[in-house]
Amino acid sequence: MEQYLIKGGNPLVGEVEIGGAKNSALGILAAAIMCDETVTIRNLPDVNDINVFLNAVISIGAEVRYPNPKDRHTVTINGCGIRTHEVDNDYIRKIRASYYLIGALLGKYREAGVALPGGCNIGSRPIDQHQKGFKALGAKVWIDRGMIFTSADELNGKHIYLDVVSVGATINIMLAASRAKGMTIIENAAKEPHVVDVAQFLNQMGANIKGAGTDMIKIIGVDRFRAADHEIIPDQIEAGTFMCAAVATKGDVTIKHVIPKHLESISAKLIEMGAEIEELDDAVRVVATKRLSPTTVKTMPYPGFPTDMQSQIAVCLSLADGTSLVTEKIFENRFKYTDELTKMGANIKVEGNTAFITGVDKYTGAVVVAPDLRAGAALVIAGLAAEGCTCVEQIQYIQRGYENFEEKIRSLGGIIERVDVEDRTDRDRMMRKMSLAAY
Ligand SMILES: CC(=O)N[C@H]1[C@@H](OP(=O)(O)OP(=O)(O)OC[C@H]2O[C@@H](n3ccc(=O)[nH]c3=O)[C@H](O)[C@@H]2O)O[C@H](CO)[C@@H](O)[C@@H]1O
Ligand SMILES: C=C(OP(=O)(O)O)C(=O)O
Repeated sequence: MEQYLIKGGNPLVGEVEIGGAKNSALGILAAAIMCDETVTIRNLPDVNDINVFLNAVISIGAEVRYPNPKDRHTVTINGCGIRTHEVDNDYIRKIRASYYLIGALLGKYREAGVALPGGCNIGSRPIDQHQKGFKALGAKVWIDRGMIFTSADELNGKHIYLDVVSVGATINIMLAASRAKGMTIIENAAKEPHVVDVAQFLNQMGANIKGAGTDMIKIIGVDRFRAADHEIIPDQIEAGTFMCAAVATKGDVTIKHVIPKHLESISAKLIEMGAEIEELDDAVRVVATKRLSPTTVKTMPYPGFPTDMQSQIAVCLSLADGTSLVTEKIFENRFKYTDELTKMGANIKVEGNTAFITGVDKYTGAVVVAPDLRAGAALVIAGLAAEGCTCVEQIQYIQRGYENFEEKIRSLGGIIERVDVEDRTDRDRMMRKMSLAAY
């Protein structure tokens, strides 16, 4: 199993380029297979979840091509060869966004069978709102052998009120409803930038969707989609992760190719903590020079503070001068990383959905285990800020969603290596070697 070895203490300095948004891309790839003409998707992140998803759509007969084989960020997709509406394999079961294939196949073929979704183990993650939406459109939905099946003689637009604000349910209903008869209204819809990005892509293919980005989305179904060419928006969470890495290491990083508006809730908190943030056209510069101030953070649906940034900001707050409160409002089990951070010297007590974080002067390097994607990235940030060497294990979680993570960190002056150690003795030897090496 691969691991990251990190020698902390270097402030991150320089410029880093952010890739396309993973969570946007997954919805867009699902939408793309609904088209029987060739669509082009640009700024696709080359990360494991995307590659698993692409393999899944290839396995059912969609054509996926890289026009320039050396460029993994542009693909063309054509869904006309799809020959089965059932998707299952060991990999697709592990990712969350497999659920978008249900809405896409149901909308296009009026039937789908997809392995129940996996994803980060951060809470119970039901999909009842997706099911409610499909049923409202007139589909039957049932679970069998670890798969979710759905079928409909016809799909008819409906007024659907979501009981919880769900990104996945909003996009999934949008996918199916875009090919239903008549108008669907989704109320209490998620407003995340990726919901808007998927809607824009669907509209480019000929869908009729209005209101994405507000809590009421109106969709008038159409019969077919046409070719389109779309560039995926920059990844808000990758950008936020580098913002936190700059702050935790007292660095100076210009994070390029971002939409600063999407980062406002993150910037606002970092400014409260004493960081300086300069907003440029498509970049933000983050500078931290002094000891951070404590604050409170509560995760909320967009435009609130994203749950996917909770662990990264907690890593910064653990270095603040005082006590901070971080309340997780979306997923009940997203504090697993706090035990790992405690091994590095953090002082965090979790009660219910709130973490009480008393800032410490510094982290010290330790061997820690990534419990999920974002928490894994957060532990890497802690390692970069720590005194001494840190080993982050289970980095396959991080590779699900960050492209060239270690290369980007190294380009900013961070010391990080991806290694494949055989056992504990081997790991300890490499950590000793890294701590003695001059960089
Ligand atoms: C692949 C992807 O895009 N993943 C993102 C997506 O996950 P995901 O789509 O799973 O998250 P949702 O927005 O659906 O979940 C929000 C809340 O609604 C609840 N819920 C959701 C659906 C449902 O049918 N019933 C229900 O009760 C969830 O348990 C959670 O408490 O949005 C989350 C919230 O921004 C992010 O953390 C994930 O990174
Ligand atoms: C939780 C995440 O992903 P997923 O929903 O795919 O598990 C994430 O991207 O932070």
